[in-house]
Amino acid sequence: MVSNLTDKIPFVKMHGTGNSFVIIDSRSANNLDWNYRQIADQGSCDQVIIITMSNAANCFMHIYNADGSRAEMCGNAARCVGYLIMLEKGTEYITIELINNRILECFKVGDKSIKVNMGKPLLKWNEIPLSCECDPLYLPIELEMLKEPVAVNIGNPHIVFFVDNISEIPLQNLGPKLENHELFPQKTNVSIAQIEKSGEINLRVWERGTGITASCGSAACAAFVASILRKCLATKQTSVHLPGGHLLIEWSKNILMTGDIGFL
Ligand SMILES: N[C@@H](CCC[C@H](N)C(=O)O)C(=O)O
Repeated sequence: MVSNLTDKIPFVKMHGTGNSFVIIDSRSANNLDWNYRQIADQGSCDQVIIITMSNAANCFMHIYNADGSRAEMCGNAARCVGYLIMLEKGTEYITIELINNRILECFKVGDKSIKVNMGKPLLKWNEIPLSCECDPLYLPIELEMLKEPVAVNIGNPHIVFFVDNISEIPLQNLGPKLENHELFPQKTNVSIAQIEKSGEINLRVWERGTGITASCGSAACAAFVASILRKCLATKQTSVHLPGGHLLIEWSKNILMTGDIGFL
């Protein structure tokens, strides 16, 4: 699978709708002993992804943010890893195990289009997790023009603010404060969502451990779930538009996310 050797580390560089990854195949060595911050810096990517063997799925996916912190979920990387493993196996379906015990199912639905079954969202305050009991649908957070976000766990923690115009929000300044807000003992990913008359969502994301990103799959899922819970939308699916591309999000029991992947 790995096609290149640079700085003695075998890797491929891929993106899922602009969310960029260095992906290291460590299935033969099962090695997790890497300097993730340095790899992310040199590879200028959003996350470093390590693939190892799994007893419960076709592979195990380990996720590290650009600051070296570990994450429990990465929807866009799952689409990239799913593509690579399906290519290797010559199949159109594989499974990926995550550190939070989730098993993600990946389906090939087009030449470079991959659908992932992300599982069920967690909605209780202690599942997000929050540091004290409060209503995740209207969190008591207010910062400049942002207020009362929804908290959702998609395998990792997210908050979603609804605004009239996402381009007016100074995310670069507000993102770090919200990521590190005292209500989130494990920090949080931060999304700013604008719902169009068509029912589609425009989204900007500040990723925990990474910063502003062109796309975040779990954030797109969180934004759709939050839109339904707050009764801003009443559909089973919608398109989420991010700076790096478009994701189709469906939610009935589980959340399904579909979008393109590519090599960098
Ligand atoms: N880009 C990802 C999420 C990556 C992890 C996130 N920054 C976290 O710390 O939870 C996605 O596509 O879901």
